[in-house]
Amino acid sequence: MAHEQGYVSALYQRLDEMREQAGRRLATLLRQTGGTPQAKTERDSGVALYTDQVAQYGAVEHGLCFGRLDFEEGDPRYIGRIGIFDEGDDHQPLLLDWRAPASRPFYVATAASPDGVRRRRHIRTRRRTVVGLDDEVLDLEAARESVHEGLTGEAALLSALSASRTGRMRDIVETIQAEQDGVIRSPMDGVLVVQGGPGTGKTAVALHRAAYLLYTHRQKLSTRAVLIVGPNETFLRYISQVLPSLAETGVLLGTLGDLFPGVVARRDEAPEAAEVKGRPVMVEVLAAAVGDRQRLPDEPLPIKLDSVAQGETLSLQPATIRHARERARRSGKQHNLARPIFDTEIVHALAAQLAEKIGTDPYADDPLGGDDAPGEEILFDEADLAEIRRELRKEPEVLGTLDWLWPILTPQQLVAGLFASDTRLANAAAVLTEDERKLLRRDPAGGFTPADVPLLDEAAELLGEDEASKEALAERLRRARIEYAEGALEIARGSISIDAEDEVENEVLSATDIIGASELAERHVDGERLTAAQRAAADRKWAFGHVIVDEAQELSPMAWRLLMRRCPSRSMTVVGDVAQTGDLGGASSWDTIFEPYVATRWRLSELKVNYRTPAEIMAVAAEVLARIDPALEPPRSVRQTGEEPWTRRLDVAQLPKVVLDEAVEVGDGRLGVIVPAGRMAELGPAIADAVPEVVLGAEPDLEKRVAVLTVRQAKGLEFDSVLLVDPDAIVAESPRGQNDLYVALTRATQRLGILTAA
Ligand SMILES: Nc1ncnc2c1ncn2[C@@H]1O[C@H](COP(=O)(O)OP(=O)(O)OP(=O)(O)O)[C@@H](O)[C@H]1O
Repeated sequence: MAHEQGYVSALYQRLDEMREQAGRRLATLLRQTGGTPQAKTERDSGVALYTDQVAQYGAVEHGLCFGRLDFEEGDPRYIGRIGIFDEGDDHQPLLLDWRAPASRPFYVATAASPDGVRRRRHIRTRRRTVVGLDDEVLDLEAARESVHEGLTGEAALLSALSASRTGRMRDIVETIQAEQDGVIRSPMDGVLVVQGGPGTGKTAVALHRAAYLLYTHRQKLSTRAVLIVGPNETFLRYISQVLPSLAETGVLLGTLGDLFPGVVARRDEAPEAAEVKGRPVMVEVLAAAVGDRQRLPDEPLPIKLDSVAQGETLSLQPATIRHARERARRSGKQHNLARPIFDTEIVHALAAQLAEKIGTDPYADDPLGGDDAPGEEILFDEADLAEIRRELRKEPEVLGTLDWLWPILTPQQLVAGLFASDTRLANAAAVLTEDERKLLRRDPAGGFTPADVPLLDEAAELLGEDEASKEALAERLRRARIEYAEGALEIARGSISIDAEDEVENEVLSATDIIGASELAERHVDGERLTAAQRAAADRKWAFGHVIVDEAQELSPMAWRLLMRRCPSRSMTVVGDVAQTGDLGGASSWDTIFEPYVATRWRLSELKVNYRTPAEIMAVAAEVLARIDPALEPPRSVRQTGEEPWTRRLDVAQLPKVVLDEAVEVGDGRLGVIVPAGRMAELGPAIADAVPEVVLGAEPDLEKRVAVLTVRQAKGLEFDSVLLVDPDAIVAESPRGQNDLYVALTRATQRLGILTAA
């Protein structure tokens, strides 16, 4: 222990030096102003680099070094969260990044295949102090004695799994298991599907894979960024600490509802409506909705002129409009981009009509016509006609008519406008039944739902970008630059360590005193210095370098279309469990999802060990799984707790007391109370009134001790103890009720109590 403490302390000392050096350089750059454009660009890159470094060195403070490998021959290797090199000794590695190929034996070496490893040591630290060591000697003799054959670092793993939960997911970098390591380090190209039952570490693996890919393909991914899609805000907050603790910040985390920049999709809707919106047929519906906005009146439209040939009225014939519409449609351009073609056709026709009108002398044949009756016909040449067309394009009535016939539309206008009108729905969605159309009908005020987002994206593809959306992008980038600048200044301030020398402190303080965030943002006018993830967040058309989808079974076909557009390279990691699908539009097989995009060219990895749920609880969940599909196999639990799940009759009056008792039982840990969605309004407040530190609502703070949730909210989460209320109602609430029950039963890491309706 003393030896390892010496080594670990030296590593922390080196980390401090690195952090101080980066902080000092950042401060110096922040203070500089002016200079040539090249000097400015270099300065901007420097600010970005040192900002990242200071943040990264701060993030790896906890558990910097956690492992050591001793080989049959050669020096030992220390494994940690980042790589640290000895500047004095020819850059010899002092600490290996866990993602480096040389670290791999730490996760995969076994007694049967030791790969030259003699001993694997887990080093446990609290703050900067070494508090324990777990050694595994990789010889076959030792392997035979192991209780759980096949586990890597068994003692460290079991202690991590039994620890109380905090409401935030932790990284598993110290105890990644061999089957998980295989997924994490799988090549980046193509679609990798990771299917695994509850608690098999799919989410953990997906996040560590993101960190691994960013490390291994740093150059490509730092320009194209990685997108991680999760099911809801609560879940994203639950996992939000994992990547920063692995010193990776270049990732965009979002829900599907976040993927249309400029729209915050938080409106609620019935699951049945979301299901209809997720169907592939919506592509047709939207295309028809666009066509429906390209109007064709039955009667001629009178157009009263105001400046050119004042008082004259032209008549726009349906046949002319039909012809213009055909020309514009046949151009193959998107709706907004085809509008100039439509305009040109109409204006040409109107100009010809006007020329004819003013060119012909109305009194030419008038026998009574005296001197005032001009006899000659006026002839217009091409230049005159062009002038007339220019003038017509300024006429308010002409413009108004064009806007009415072929309106420039934003995706928001198209989608909200469609759902706001029975007539438009009837015109565009004839492929849906009347009941289905009724589900879509709604008031335009109130914003968008997550299921609208793929429709907005589809609409944007059909409509094409107009000037307004370009301006909106510029504005979003400007805001991102200010946020970035605030972050850089915040980090510069944060780099002042408590025992830093005065000199550093003064430099940093003076830098943050003299420059404000918007001023710093102005320096980055080109937006180039924003990280790829920041630029991607503002840009609907961003093509990500890699996309990771968690709880992927819940996504609808329309959602997949959106994601595939964001990932033209089809470099994707998709994790999920088709037995846990709760959304009506979700998937029950992976083939059907990928067939349209990559046919059969996707690879499947399966995770089969459950690290979350103890065997006693899994036995109950397995019965439900057999009801969903007898062919499905539950994952094998890695541990037993000796504590059987209990069942009791639900007495609503007693429920708060039961929750209170269970909260006391879990002590420092977390308790999740899962209730049927239909009974939330009745049970939630009753529990909240009686039990302290309870959270409920749309986005509960999971760091609080007790959370009351629906199954949908609990998906992907875990608690030390779970109380499951009225399981029959959960099953009855949805056509996928058994799947929901399976999810609810597999959220506990220690204890499960079931309260059945009386
Ligand atoms: N190798 C590991 N070392 C330590 N903890 C692990 C390991 N693998 C998984 N875990 C833990 O097991 C729990 C379940 O992991 P995770 O949430 O990633 O599973 P999941 O497969 O996504 O589950 P679900 O499908 O139910 O959402 C987490 O607490 C995770 O930290």
